Amino acid sequence: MLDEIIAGVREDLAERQAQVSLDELKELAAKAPEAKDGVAALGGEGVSVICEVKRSSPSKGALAAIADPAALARDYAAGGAAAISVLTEQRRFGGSLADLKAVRAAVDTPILRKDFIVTSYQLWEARAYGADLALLIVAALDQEALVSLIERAESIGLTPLVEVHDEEEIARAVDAGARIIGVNARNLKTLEVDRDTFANVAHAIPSHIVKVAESGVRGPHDLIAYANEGADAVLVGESLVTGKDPKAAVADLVAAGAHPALRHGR
Ligand SMILES: O=C(O)c1ccccc1NCC(=O)[C@H](O)[C@H](O)COP(=O)(O)O
Repeated sequence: MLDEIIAGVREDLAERQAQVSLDELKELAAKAPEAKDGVAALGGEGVSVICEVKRSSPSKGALAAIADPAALARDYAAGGAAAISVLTEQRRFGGSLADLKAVRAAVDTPILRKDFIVTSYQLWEARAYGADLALLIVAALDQEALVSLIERAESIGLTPLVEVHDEEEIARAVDAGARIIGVNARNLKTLEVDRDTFANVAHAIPSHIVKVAESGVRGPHDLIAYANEGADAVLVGESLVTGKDPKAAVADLVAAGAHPALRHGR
């Protein structure tokens, strides 16, 4: 599945590259609001909540129409989101750079560009459209590309969130210099979600690295379970976009993540 997604991403990317030069993107990036520090946003006290703008997915199909991503982002921010993840992949997730632009214009909250990034051009796009963080998926990149994209992201002010699924990928992320590692409970080959993934592999992430638990968070009980395994942040999509009241749902998660009784710490 990952290979198929990336093949589509590369085709769409080639079209955008034919329309907008790298120099033009760099000019736009220079005018974007200064990037916020992703480590500071996600690695503070308590468990931070990253809320995702997600219309559809390969595993579930259509989730929510989200006619107004800016309004959803404002709800997330009002609920206390530490960051907002904007899926910009179009074919399978129904996202776009226009969504990123709209969310940037609507909130001051740090924004993660969530996509299948395979070239530095996409990092410049992320910055040009106002993202503060960018997702890099270890399974999608060879080690040379991973190192180079982490370095490029950092050099242009983006904080990379480096996504892994097993201990081998954690070792690669650490070697490559990741400061934030996201453990995705979703296996990107089978699309199955196993909420034990974080607990099984998080011990391999050094304590100085911010740990994010991604996927499968249905409510505060899942956040608390991830926190008790050492998560500094959780990334939540489906349960927020399919729920009736995203602002209240985020506030419930944030309150759970701030609870002093939570066993949590890096
Ligand atoms: O969501 C999918 O089906 C999916 C398939 C293939 C690659 C990535 C995919 N999702 C991206 C994500 O990792 C999630 O959107 C994110 O972690 C939020 O997960 P959830 O709360 O379970 O929607």
